[in-house]
Amino acid sequence: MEQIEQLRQTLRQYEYEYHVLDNPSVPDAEYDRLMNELKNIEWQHPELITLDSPTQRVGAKPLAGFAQVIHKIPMLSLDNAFGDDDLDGFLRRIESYIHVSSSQLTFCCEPKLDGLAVSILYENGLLTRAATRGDGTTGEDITANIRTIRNIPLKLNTLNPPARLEVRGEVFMPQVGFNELNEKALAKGEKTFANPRNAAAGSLRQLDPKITRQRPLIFNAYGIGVYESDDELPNTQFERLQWLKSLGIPVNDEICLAQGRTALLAYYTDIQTKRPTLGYDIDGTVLKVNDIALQEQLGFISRSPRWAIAYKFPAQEQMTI
Ligand SMILES: NC(=O)n1nc(-c2ccco2)nc1N
Repeated sequence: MEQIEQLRQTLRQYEYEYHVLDNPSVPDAEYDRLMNELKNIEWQHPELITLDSPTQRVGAKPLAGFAQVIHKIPMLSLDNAFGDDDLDGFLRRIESYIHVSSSQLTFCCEPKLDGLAVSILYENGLLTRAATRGDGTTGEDITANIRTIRNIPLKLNTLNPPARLEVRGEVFMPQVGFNELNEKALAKGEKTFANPRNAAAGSLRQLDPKITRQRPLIFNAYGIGVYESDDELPNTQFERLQWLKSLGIPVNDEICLAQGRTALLAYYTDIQTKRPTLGYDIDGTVLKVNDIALQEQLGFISRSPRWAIAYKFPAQEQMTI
């Protein structure tokens, strides 16, 4: 591999260790030194610049507006449960639809991240397009802004990437970063955001990627949309998320499997207990039938999947800032 690609690969590894594993193997100064070395080489040889080079995270100039993106597979919203009886209704509907006792059903349980749902498309392993959920069918092209989010890889960490992989997940802003952003805005007499979700949405809808780049945004994947490859995807939600992780895509650490009603309720309670210590906003849990074949059998009710429910926490009394 020629020197410049070696340099890029090293920088990608360092970015992954720092922003995805939160466990850098070299000091920041070493990362900065190599990044400047790469910038110098590309400055002298612009013809060598590639879309996936670590130097290409920040778009050149502000956009005039956002192009539209049509989601080939709709990004649907989830049906909500607000109490155990809603959960029981969800479980009974599944049982009657596929004639399986819920005590035998395994669910992939995930925290419900309170940010903005996005779709990120990788073609032959390179990040080529990203979009907001929008109304589920039509979203806004926010590729330039998504590329600035440090824990999103510009290139998948695999030697034989799928021809097409659409990763779906949530972009959110941690509470510490949110508070710092608002303090800075106050000090500059600029508008502040009401909550981290609005701050994340506002940061992604910036026309200037240089502004988005300065915002403390994090991405966590929770699903797959379009997929084109000679290889099959894993057969369960949980294994698909592990596979995404193996490609260098960040997945939330609180995701686990639970079988039957009691284990689901235990997960819900466990996450509710952990909630104040997570460092980012969640508004409940998302409980998904783990087996993909069963998901496909269950399908969707108009706009929401029959195979998943968002079990929300009671609305928190508004925090007085
Ligand atoms: N917001 C959030 O964390 N979500 N949202 C889903 C989802 C939405 C539709 C299918 O799955 N899953 C998770 N973890």
